[in-house]
Amino acid sequence: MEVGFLGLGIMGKAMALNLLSNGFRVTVWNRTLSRCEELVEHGATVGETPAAVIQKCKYTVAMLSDPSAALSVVFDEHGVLEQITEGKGYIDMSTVDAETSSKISQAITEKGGHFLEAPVSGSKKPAEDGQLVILAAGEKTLYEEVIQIFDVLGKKSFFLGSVGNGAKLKLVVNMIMGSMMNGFAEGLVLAERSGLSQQTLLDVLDLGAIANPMFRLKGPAMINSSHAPNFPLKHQQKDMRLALALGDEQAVSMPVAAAANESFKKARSLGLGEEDFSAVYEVLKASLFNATA
Ligand SMILES: NC(=O)C1=CN([C@@H]2O[C@H](COP(=O)(O)OP(=O)(O)OC[C@H]3O[C@@H](n4cnc5c(N)ncnc54)[C@H](OP(=O)(O)O)[C@@H]3O)[C@@H](O)[C@H]2O)C=CC1
Ligand SMILES: O=CC(=O)O
Repeated sequence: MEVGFLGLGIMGKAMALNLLSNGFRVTVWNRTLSRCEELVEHGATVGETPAAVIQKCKYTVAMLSDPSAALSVVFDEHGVLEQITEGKGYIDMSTVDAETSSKISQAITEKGGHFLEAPVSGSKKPAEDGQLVILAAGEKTLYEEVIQIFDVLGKKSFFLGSVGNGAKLKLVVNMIMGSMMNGFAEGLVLAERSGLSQQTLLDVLDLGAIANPMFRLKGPAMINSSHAPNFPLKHQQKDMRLALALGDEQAVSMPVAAAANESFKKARSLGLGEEDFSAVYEVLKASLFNATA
């Protein structure tokens, strides 16, 4: 099967490589075109624009940073809309809000194309290992046609009904994840300031009812202040912002998420947006230090 792939950041690169190593023919495009070179070494072809990729491929996947990138790739000059036609499928796996996804869906379907949103849960390593959890919504027939793609990229796919449901579920999941990360980081700082071993805290957490893969994976690096980006903090803050907007729409009070969002915003303002989202630890560490100084 020939698949187009738009967006070769941390996630997109790993996902496109996975498709190539599983026998798919892949045509890639990235805004910074030089990022396509590594994929070409692995057998990919390059499309000069999103429109060129859509023209060549029956199915095209996108993995872009945020709503503005997702919209730009579809609606701008040489974008997806210029070449989407009857029988072609567009699958946007970026994390965006339901409104963005619906706008894209409407424009694609008006031109006779087919659309799925399919944001993913799981970070760089699950993307490399084909172990993502895929939250698809939109046209069921397209979902059934591209299930071979999802089977390579993920360990489990959910079909969630109409467009917007995948985007919303992804935001709820990441709202919980971002809130947990803040609580975890505060706990690590509090343990250190109280003269306790952070490693012992990690060991105790891992043996109890709140043990989880995120604490296990991120904890050891966090206590060494190492935040090499798997999931960039700027994207986690975007997800908190979009989840809070969903909370506004639904009149759901979310004080914990709102506080977590403030910490991520602070981290961004301190230049930590490109670091892993665990770098929120540095903000909490600094503010606790200031309070006790
Ligand atoms: N990293 C992770 O752990 C996870 C990320 N996600 C979500 O997946 C998406 C991608 O994440 P990730 O790969 O980490 O992000 P990166 O920041 O590594 O990559 C972002 C991609 O979007 C492209 N891009 C940004 N702005 C534009 C624009 N205006 N027009 C066209 N292309 C643009 C970038 O192109 P360029 O190279 O030119 O900058 C790059 O290809 C995000 O929505 C994120 O929230 C979901 C699950 C896990
Ligand atoms: O969106 C991030 C993730 O780890 O999932």
